[in-house]
Amino acid sequence: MQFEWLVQGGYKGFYARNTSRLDPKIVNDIHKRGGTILGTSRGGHDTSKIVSSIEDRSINQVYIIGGDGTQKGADCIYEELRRHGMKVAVAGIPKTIDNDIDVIDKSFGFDTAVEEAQRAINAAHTEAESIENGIGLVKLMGRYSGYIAHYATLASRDVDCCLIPEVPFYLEGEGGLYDFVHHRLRENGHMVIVVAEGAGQELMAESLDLLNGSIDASGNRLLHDIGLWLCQKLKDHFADRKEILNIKYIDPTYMIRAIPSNAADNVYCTLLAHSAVHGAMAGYSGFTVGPVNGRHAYIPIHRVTEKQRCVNTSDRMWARLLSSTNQPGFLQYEKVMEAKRKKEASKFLKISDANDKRDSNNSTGQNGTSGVH
Ligand SMILES: Nc1ncnc2c1ncn2[C@@H]1O[C@H](COP(=O)(O)OP(=O)(O)OP(=O)(O)O)[C@@H](O)[C@H]1O
Ligand SMILES: O=P(O)(O)OC[C@H]1O[C@](O)(CO)[C@@H](O)[C@@H]1O
Repeated sequence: MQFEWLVQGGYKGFYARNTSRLDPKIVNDIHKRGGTILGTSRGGHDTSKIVSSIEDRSINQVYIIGGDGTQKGADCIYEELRRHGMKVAVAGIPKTIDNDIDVIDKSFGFDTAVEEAQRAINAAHTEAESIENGIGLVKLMGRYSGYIAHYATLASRDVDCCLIPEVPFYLEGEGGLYDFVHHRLRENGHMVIVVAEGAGQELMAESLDLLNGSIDASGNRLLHDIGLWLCQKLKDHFADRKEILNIKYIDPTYMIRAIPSNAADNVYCTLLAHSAVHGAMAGYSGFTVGPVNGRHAYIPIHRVTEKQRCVNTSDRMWARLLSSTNQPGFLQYEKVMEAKRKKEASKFLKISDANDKRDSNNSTGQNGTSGVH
């Protein structure tokens, strides 16, 4: 191999002439550092400019590291190179703390994020049990998939309720979050709630009458802050009932992403790198590397990017969480809302019946006929 380039600043680094030569000294200790020496960005994927840059530099192997969006970008590059008849190996390496990349067992960075989240949850638990009616509320990353919150909850065992984007929850009424909080505080005097940043977005939008959220440069939904909103809703609810509540809110979102990868992820990263280079050297292209049922494989990128992986709330791992937290299933949301609508309708009917009766009584009195009252 002649030499390798480092393309910096994400996809636009290909054509923003933002590249540097890869020298082994530069990567010597990157496994001990957080973040990325390449630099990253959102948006900026101009396929034709990227392919022209690959051609200009006579690059014949491209290793692309990132989440599901990055892998989609890699597939666009692979397909464009094929259309140009260019023999370039394109290898995707899955990296995101969200673990939302389909087909592979898990993504690089996920284990580290779950491990780091323990520190925040432990702090929340310590704070909550140190004060009357204490709630430790922790917001974790996971814009569409709640895997970090799910596995951090299972690992911690100190979490009373885990809220993820895949399970729409509601606050009021039977089976709602308020009921559960009162029950748990009466039972234990304190509790910990873990909420993924992508949870409850519809509920918030409905309650704050927010327009549909805007998107970032890559087209990802920009989220409303569910952590602060939930804190305020709980505070208002308890204040209305003149009951004591002490919420300790912890938002470690970037902390769990910025730390150096742990030992398990370091080993995993090495396997991904070896697998990607072996695949490219063997002449494969258009593949994402990763373990499938424990065995490292080359998966066509378009298969990996067909859909984003979300928590399967009907599988055993979610059931294990529910049995560990004993939280509400929040599954009757539609039924509860239907019951609420019916209750309001019957209340309205009662009021209108009463009005009709009163009016008819009044009219009977006025016509002089007596009635038994
Ligand atoms: N469908 C697509 N086609 C081409 N490029 C894409 C596509 N989706 C995303 N990209 C590009 O891939 C890059 C990374 O995408 P994105 O910002 O969504 O992050 P990601 O790879 O999904 O990582 P994470 O989930 O960790 O944020 C961006 O430059 C974005 O423009
Ligand atoms: O750095 P940004 O653009 O705020 O990205 C935050 C998003 O990136 C992720 O951490 C995935 O890498 C998501 O969990 C989170 O919503």
